[in-house]
Formats: sequence, C-alpha cells, structure tokens
Amino acid sequence: MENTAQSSGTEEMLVLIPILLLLPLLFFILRHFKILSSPLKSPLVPPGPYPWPIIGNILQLGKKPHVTLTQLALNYGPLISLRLGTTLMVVGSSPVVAKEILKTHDRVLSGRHVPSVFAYMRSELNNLSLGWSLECSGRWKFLRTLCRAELFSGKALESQACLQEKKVMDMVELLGTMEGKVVNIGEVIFATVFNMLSNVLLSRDFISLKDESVGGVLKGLIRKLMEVISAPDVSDFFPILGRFDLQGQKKKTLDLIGSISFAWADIIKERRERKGSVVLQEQDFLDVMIDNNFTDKQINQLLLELFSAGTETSSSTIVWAMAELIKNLESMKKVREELAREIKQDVVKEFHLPQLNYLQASVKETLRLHPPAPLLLPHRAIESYQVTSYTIPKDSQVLVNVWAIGRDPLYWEDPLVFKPERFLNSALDFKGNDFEFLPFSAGRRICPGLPMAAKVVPLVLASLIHFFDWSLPHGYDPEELDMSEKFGATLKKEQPLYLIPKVRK
Ligand code: HEM
Repeated sequence: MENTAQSSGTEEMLVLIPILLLLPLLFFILRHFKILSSPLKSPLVPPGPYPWPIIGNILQLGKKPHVTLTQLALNYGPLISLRLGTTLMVVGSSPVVAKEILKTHDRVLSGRHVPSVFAYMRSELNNLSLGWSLECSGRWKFLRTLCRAELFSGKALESQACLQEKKVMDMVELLGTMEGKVVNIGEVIFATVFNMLSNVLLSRDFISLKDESVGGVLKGLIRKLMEVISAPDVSDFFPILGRFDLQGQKKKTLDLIGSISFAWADIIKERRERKGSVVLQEQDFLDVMIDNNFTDKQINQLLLELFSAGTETSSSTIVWAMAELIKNLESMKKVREELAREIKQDVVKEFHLPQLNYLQASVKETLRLHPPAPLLLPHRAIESYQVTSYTIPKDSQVLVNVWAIGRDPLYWEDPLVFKPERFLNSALDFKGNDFEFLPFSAGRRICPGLPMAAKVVPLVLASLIHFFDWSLPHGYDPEELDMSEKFGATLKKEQPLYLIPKVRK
C-alpha cells in the first residue's frame, strides 16, 4: 500500500505514453460509431485544472501526485477534481473537507476504488477482501471483525508481545555483529517487521536476517507487486479498455501473486493435513482462516493484503523516524535520555512503551511529515453525493491528501520542522478523531492494523536507539536526508538510509 499514489514506474510510463497518444484516435472512432457515450458531463463538480480532451489531467499528476495535488489545492481550494480519462478523481486537502469525506459522508464515500488489476477478485474470490472490497459489505465486515479479534485486539496484541520482542532482539543481535560496518538500515528493519508479522500469521520467519542482502526473493516480489499495482494503468482511466490489458498489468499482477503465494503454499497444505490428524495447541492466523473454511485462494489474498499493507508502511515509518532523529540531534538526545531513564540496562519490552512519551511523540511527528499512504487508499463514491456545495458523481475516486494536511501552516506551526514537542502534553492522536492528523485515515475504512503498528513501530525504534549509537558513513551529507517534498513519501526506495551502528555499553 505504501505510496499507493506514487507511481513507481518509468517502465510503465514508457508503455503508457504511446497508448495515451493513440487514445484520441480510438475514442474518436468509438464516439463516431456511438459505442462510447460522452465522458462525464456532470453537474457542479469540484473545481480543478482544465482537462485535456479525452486524457483529461492524467499527464499533470506527475511522479509524486500528493505533491502535485497539494499545489493544485493552493490554486483551486481544499476540494478539487481532476479528470483521469473517463474517471473523475476528487481530492480533499483540509481537515474540514477530510471530516466531510471520512465522517459526515462516510457511508457513501467509503466504497473502494479497486484497481482494474484486481477485477479478477470479484469472480474468483467472491469479493472476500479487506482492502479491495468494493463496499463495506457484510463479507468485508466479517473480515474486519475476524482480523480485529484475532490480530489487533488488546488481547491478541498481548499474546503477540513475546514473539515481537524476540524478533526485535534477533535484529539487535544481528546489528551487534555489524558494529562499525555500513548498514542499509531499511533492509534490516523491513526484514524484522516482515518476520514479526509472518510469525503471527504463519508461525514462521520468511526473511533470513543473515542473508547477504537481507531480504531475499520474497521481499523483491512483494515490492514489485506494490509497484505494479500503483503504476498508472490505462484500464483505470478508461475502464472500457480493461479487458484488453494493454499494458500487461493484470498479467504481471497475477504472475507476481502466483510467485508470492508459492512461498507459503506448502505451509497451507501441510497445516490442512495436520489439522485432520492432530489437535493443535497453539493457534496462529492460518489456523483461524482454515477453521473458518477459507479456500486456498482466499487465504492467499488475505495474507497478501496483510503483508503488503502492514510491512512497508510500518518499516518506512521507522526508517523515516531514524532519518529525522539522525538529522535532529537534539531530539535524538531526548529519546536517548528517556530510554536510559525508563529502560535502564533492560531490553525494551512492550510494557515500557506507554512510559516513552518523547519516543511516541517522535513517531507521531514522523507520521505527520511522512505518512506512508499520503493519499490514503482511493475511496469510491457509492452514489452521487453532495459535499460542501459540490456534487461528487457516483463511482468517482475520492482521496484525502493527508500529506498536505499534515504540512498545512494553518494547522501546524513551523510545519516543515521536525518537532516532537508539539505532541507532548497534547491530546492529538492518530486514531481518526483529529482531522488535521490522519496517517491511518478515519471512519469505516480506517486502517485496521493501527493497534499493531502503534506497538511495532515504537518497539523497533526504541530498541534501535537504546542499543546503538548511529552515525552516517563518512562523506554522507546529512543534507542528503532531505526532509522536504524531494523524496515524497518514500525514503528507502529513492535514497536508502545507510548508517553505522556502534554498540552502546
Ligand atoms: C505505520 C503503519 C501503517 C499506516 C500509516 C497505515 C495506514 C493505512 C491507511 C492510510 C489505510 C487506508 C485507509 C483508507 O482507505 O481510508 C490503510 C488501510 C489498511 N491497512 Fe494500514 N497502515 C499501517 C499499518 C498496517 C498494518 C500493520 C496492517 C496489518 C498487519 C495494516 C493493514 C491494513 C489493511 C488490511 C487496510 C485496508 C482496510 C480496508 O480497506 O478496509 N496496516 N492503512
């Protein structure tokens, strides 16, 4: 999910551009023979930049849509619309509009705009999906309830605590052997977060920390999948072309899903067999899915959604927090002092977390400046609707630019400065009630993994800082850790963070 709105793709753009150039001709023919009706002639839709004929504003979005959309909001106001082919995209960029979308009109605007690469799910999976469920249907509610009870409730999280702490100590041990060496910290953090989740879901590590390049094949496949899903796809702009799969996105997605699912296929098979013969003492989430009669395809889909939504988001938040703290040494010092005071010589445990106010404030400040899903996941208007004085037509894509809201000088003093203090002695939280701070969204579609992320992120970050002093490799310019819009929402992909650990005595 991370950087959903951020296109990965030079490769995809190269395929997309000739298709876009040929589209006017194709549409002229379709319109001429009355196969295609006139594109969205709507009532008063929100204002926005003038669209080009047929392709609309597609080429204006650029490589970092959240940054472009922030600029456009300055010109056209906090509720804007853009035409992407025959699809209308509506974007809210202020706390007031975010509240309208995610709270006041949540029922109508909590549909999901599903990328055409996932159209197969409707038939093959009977729509059993969390993230890509078209509406907040009964089946979606069932999945949310199941995940809440088994993965994200207070009780579930408590039962995961030992395991999570163990995975963090594996990471600390590994880094201890790398003292003085240059480490790509993002890779180590990703592997740790991935294994924390894979142990809860399938009782197994999936990424060996000891690999030369920490991570291995599975990580590459998951990253590639995220790239393909978030790359611009002509079928999303012109759904009528979906069946032709002109860019081959659907095929690539299905191939990748096949390869990723292969990684756990044997585990599912073996668990089904074992369940028939032995009474299992310890249950993981795979057991729960089997007990609920999920098919293999449904298990694959849910695992994929949880891994893709939960790993890159959490790990990139930790990497950004490290980058901000390396750059803001005063804040780093305060985190260290707090850890020394509260944890002393102990290892960091989950029960310590509520005492770590400054560390928690640093995580919030990181999420304010670098929300991993800067435009959330695209919502969809289930029916035509009136928001402020404008109409949002049925099936429009609806986004909230939480990145822009988190940097709006109207709501934040010195918005570009990393200042965890702003969250100290403040009730401001990311639980979906404060519309100026929405890294996890709000309303029906609020991130279900929030309670897990709220434990995993500070636990990993606290351990990294408690056990090690960090320095940048020689010749690495701290200015390179650009905290502005240069790197958009991603630090890891565009500029990996290399650091040198020194064990703290
Ligand atoms: C820092 C960490 C995380 C952040 C900032 C984050 C943020 C988000 C956001 C913004 C959305 C979209 C909400 C919307 O469309 O309105 C979302 C959806 C989702 N997230 Fe997270 N997330 C994080 C971690 C996790 C974790 C750890 C998991 C699970 C293991 C998870 C699972 C999901 C799922 C399944 C959805 C789709 C929910 C639905 O459509 O009903 N996320 N997340």
